[in-house]
Parts: sequence; structure tokens; C-alpha cells
Amino acid sequence: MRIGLIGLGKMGGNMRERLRRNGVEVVGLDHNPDISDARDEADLVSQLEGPRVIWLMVPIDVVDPLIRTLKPLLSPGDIIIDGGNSKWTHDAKHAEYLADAGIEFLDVGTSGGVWGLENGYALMVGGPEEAVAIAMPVFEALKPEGEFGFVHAGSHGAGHFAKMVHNGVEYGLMQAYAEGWELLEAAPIVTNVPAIFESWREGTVIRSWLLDLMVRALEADPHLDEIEGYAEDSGEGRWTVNAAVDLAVPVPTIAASLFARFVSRQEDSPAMKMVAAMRNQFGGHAVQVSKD
Ligand SMILES: O=C(O)[C@H](O)[C@@H](O)[C@H](O)[C@H](O)COP(=O)(O)O
Repeated sequence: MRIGLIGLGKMGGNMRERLRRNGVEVVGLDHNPDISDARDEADLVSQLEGPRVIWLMVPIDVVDPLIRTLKPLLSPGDIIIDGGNSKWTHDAKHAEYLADAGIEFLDVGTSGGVWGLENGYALMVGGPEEAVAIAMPVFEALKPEGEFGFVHAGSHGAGHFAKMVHNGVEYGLMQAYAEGWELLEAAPIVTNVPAIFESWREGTVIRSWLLDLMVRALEADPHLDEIEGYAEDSGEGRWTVNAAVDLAVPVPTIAASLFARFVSRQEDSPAMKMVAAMRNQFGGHAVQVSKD
């Protein structure tokens, strides 16, 4: 099988490599011509046979223009797969836009990060069964070797919805581990925090790959002295909380972990200034005077 892969960055570049290792031919296209196999979208399409499968691994804002560029180049039965961290609400719109040309659309939530090349990528797929069946050799080549790591989650959008929730869970898990680490670091009786995390890797209820990665981070920097307590977010956590609000599902842990990231970006807290000011107003409680 030969497919087109557009976007050869950190994720897409490694995916091309894993696909090739597992016997899938790949025509890659990237804005960087040095790593591209094709000159442009038309050249990429001309190198594939129908039904063509084209996997997009690009930032969310590039997906829509790319689908518009590809549509007139493709034929009925061809399949566009959005494997990036796109918002699930976009998927049904893309499927509808392509439907009159007989082009299929699949959304795939892809997990595994930079480790996916060796470990495989967990894939959460949304879209019609027939298109999933045609693309199956691609999924087989990308997924982890074991029994798990692949799901056809439902109709258009279900793959990205599943990945969004996965990332919401990721936020909550990371926050819980991180808070536990801070508490252990603060306790004077505890002398070897990295060893505690290392010991937790086997036998405990909370052993996990994220825990393994924490141990790795602490091996490199035992007290994390070298980095700032500042965490970005790429949107999936916000979408999870938005979806939970829409469906009236309580997700306090995920919401708190999202807000903790926002707090991490503040040098000072305007809200806590106001709390301090009010305590001072009603109770005469002392405030810390600004150093500026
Ligand atoms: O499953 C994965 O491989 C990760 O979740 C991956 O998708 C990525 O690292 C996150 O998008 C980071 O998300 P934040 O920037 O929102 O933390």
C-alpha cells in the first residue's frame, strides 16, 4: 500500500518512518522541501493510486485550507484522514464538505508523542466503517504491536472526541502526580524523592508510563531546578471542559488541572490581590506590600 502524508514535523516525520518500517510506502509533503518527497499537493496526489489515502498531520489551522486544496485533486472513493490534534466539532463539517465529491473523511486521534516511532501510536478513529476498512493497513502499521492501541470509536468526530477526553485525563493525571511530587519535596522527613517515584514504578496502584517519564525527568534534574513552573496548553484540555459544560458532566479534576496551567503563567495573581485587599478591608488583616 502507498499513502500520502502531509506534515512531516515531530509527529508526521516519525510516522512516515514507522509506516515505511512496517511496509507502507509513503509519499511525504512538508513546507520544508528538504524533507518532502513531493513538490506540492498535486504532485503528491499524482503519485498515488485510487482509492487514495492521504493522512494530514498538520496544525489545526492548516487542516481546512489543505482539505480545500486537496478536494479538486481527488476522486470518488479517496480518503482524507485528519490525524492531528484537531477539534472534534470540525470533523463532521469536513466530511460534509467532501461528500458531494464522493471523498471520504476519517478523523483519527493519535497518541504517543515522540515515543510513537518505537512504541507505536494509539489511534482513535471516527468515520464510516467502509473507509476505516480501506485504511486498516495504515492503522495496523502505525499502532502498537500488542492487542490494544486501536479503536473505531464511532462516527465523524468520535476519534477526535476520544482523543480530546484522553488528553483531559492526561491533564488530571499529570496534575495529581505533580502535586504529590511537590508535597513530598516539601516534607523535611523525606530525603530521597526521586527514589520514591522510582519505587512506585512496580507493584503500586499508580504505576504508569507517565510515572516512568517523571522518573526520567527527575534523573536529569532531581529537583527540577533547571525549568520554570510554567505550562502551556494546546487546546484539548479547554475543549474537554467545554464539552463537559455542554453535556452537563462534572469534570472538576480536569477543570482544576486546566486552570492550574493558567495559574502557572501568572507572575502574580490579580484575584489573590483582591482576596488580600478584602481581608484587609473587613478584618484589618495584614497585606504584603507590592515590591514594585
Ligand atoms: O497523547 C499524546 O501523544 C499527547 O497528548 C499529545 O497529543 C500532546 O503531547 C498533547 O497535545 C499536549 O497537549 P497540551 O499542550 O494541551 O498539554
